[in-house]
Amino acid sequence: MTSAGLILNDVRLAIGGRTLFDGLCLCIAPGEIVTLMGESGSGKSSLIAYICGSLDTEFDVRGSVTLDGQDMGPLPIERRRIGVMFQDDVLFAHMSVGENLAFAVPPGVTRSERQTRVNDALVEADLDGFAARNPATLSGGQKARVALMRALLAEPRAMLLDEPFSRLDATLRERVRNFAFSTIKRRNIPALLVTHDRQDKSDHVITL
Ligand SMILES: Nc1ncnc2c1ncn2[C@@H]1O[C@H](COP(=O)(O)OP(=O)(O)OP(=O)(O)O)[C@@H](O)[C@H]1O
Repeated sequence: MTSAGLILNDVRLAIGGRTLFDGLCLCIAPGEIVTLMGESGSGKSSLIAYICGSLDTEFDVRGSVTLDGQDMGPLPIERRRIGVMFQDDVLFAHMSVGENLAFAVPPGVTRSERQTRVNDALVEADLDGFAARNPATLSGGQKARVALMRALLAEPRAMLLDEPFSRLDATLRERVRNFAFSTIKRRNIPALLVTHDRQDKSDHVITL
């Protein structure tokens, strides 16, 4: 069995003496998108926080997360290189779209290379010419695409998406979802998408 991708092994999360879920095992291969569904309060957002390393210390946790064979347990959030996109992902209001994107490029990249990556991201998101725009002037779908590109410019090894499209209307949601799925697949990284929307179906659906 290959260890590439994102693997959850026998994960249990409990809070305040209440077990949210137990024995969760999941393998997400590179380029695979798995949808996570479940009732409100079942622990979906907590699982996302657990995977990326930001879970409240109040939680009682068992199990492990590995990414490309590396145990994430000992790593702090900034060293896991897991990208996250939330429902209310806000772009920095005091920065232009281009500056928002440039901010995400890892340090150590030359100025011109940074600019090239930002320009490429804008083209990929069909936002060529939007670099100087203030985020407040963008539509919901445009903001969501910038937020996704910003997460991807940080070169994550996996992506976690926590209901990122739920505020968009149905038509736009489908377009942005298709864009997000194809963009993630092009990068060949594993992704976990939390959603309440049955239309968000991807390669696999699991329910908590
Ligand atoms: N920091 C915390 N301290 C105490 N309880 C918490 C904390 N974070 C989450 N919980 C509880 O854990 C349970 C799971 O919450 P979580 O947000 O993971 O659910 P969810 O499945 O994402 O729900 P929703 O679909 O409504 O977003 C809830 O009962 C919530 O109240």
